[in-house]
Amino acid sequence: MSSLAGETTADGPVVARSCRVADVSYRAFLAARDAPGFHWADPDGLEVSGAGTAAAVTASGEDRFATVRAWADDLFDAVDYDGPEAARPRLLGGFAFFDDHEPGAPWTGFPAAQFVLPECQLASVGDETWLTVARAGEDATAAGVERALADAREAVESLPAMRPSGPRPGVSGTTPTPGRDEWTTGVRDALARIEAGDLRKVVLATALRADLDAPVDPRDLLERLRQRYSQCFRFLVAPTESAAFLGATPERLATLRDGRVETVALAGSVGRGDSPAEDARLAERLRESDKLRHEQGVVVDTIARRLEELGEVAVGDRGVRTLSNIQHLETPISAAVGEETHVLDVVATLHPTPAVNGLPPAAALDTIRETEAFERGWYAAPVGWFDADGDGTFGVGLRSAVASGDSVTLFAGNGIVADSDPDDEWDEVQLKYRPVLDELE
Ligand SMILES: C=C(O[C@H]1C=CC=C(C(=O)O)[C@@H]1O)C(=O)O
Repeated sequence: MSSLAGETTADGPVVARSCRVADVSYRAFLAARDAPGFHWADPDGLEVSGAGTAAAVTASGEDRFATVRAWADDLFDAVDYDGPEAARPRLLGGFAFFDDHEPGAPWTGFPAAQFVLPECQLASVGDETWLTVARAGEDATAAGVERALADAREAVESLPAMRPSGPRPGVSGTTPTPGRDEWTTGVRDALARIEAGDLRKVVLATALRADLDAPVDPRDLLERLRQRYSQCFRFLVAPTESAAFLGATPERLATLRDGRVETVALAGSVGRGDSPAEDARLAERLRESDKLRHEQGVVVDTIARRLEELGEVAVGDRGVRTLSNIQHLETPISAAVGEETHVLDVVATLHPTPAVNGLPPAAALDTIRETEAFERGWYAAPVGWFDADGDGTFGVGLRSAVASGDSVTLFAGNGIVADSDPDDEWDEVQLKYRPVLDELE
């Protein structure tokens, strides 16, 4: 597949200035500014919002990770910024699951890759909040950026520290794609491919369109997700005023910081019980099930093998990750990598992991394309941020949805291996809709 040179706005140099501001509602910040808008919050305590475009890139094709990296390296080749680390300029964005993604509804406005250096960034770490204004290109001057920062600061300081999220919009109806019969046929076909030896695992996904009683503000939806899923990575990408991709994913795809990569192999699911004893019983079932251990084990092996291309790998102990409504098997994996490694190199090496694709990768991708009758878009794909040093964090865009006015399309999938039962898999997929659906109903 050919690689398209990305469409870009301004190249470097980047001029950025920052100042500390009082804590302010990121929803009020984003609501007061035009698209594009971004938000990223991780369980480690970093929250970043970005609005407006100082510079941007889009890319598609097999080389899209490299295209974005090459553009970012040029952009950040000359950076005039010496403020605190928390407030440093970041590129925010993500990728579609497939490299040849063509944005059609509900993904209008979401290219196969898009990153933006926001004109205005609000970043909180611990109890400090920083405002950063960035400009890029030959017309970017320190004096101009300092004036813009003073204006932005005045605007931000008039915003409230809290903004109530308002009532849930209510759901008038839902439409699944595929329906249950078609799902059963798809899973049986996948099982036949596994039986024939063409496939070991495939993650089949589903989409659920929820029609709402009232339009939803995606920023409010994200805020409600924060309350129940603070231990997940919460993200919002709104390339235009009319659509936003958002979610609360438990899955870190990669963090690169100071030459160290952190990731996880997360797969295999059971529900939560009604009591601590029931929870523990279900967690035990997760730990003891050969089928689920195999489903997650292939993810561990694949991630570890792929990371060995980049450096020395350490695989931690397998544990159970307990979320509000579901539990998964999880193994932490880390790697010591060379100084020249960029987080996008790690993302390109890992995506898609068998937690969202399968094995062998090409056969799993073919099965997904032939089975799923909807567009994955940015679902199950890398979403996050990186900085001028190539450090950053990406999550896998799970437990996610595209919100557009009074309709929201949710996505969820499940790993199919030998012994999978189409009915059990259907029930597990429904659990994965709950994070977003609960906050709409
Ligand atoms: C594909 C999804 O979950 C992945 C991550 C954890 C558990 C999974 C599973 O049980 O199959 C999936 O691999 C999803 O949430 O849509």
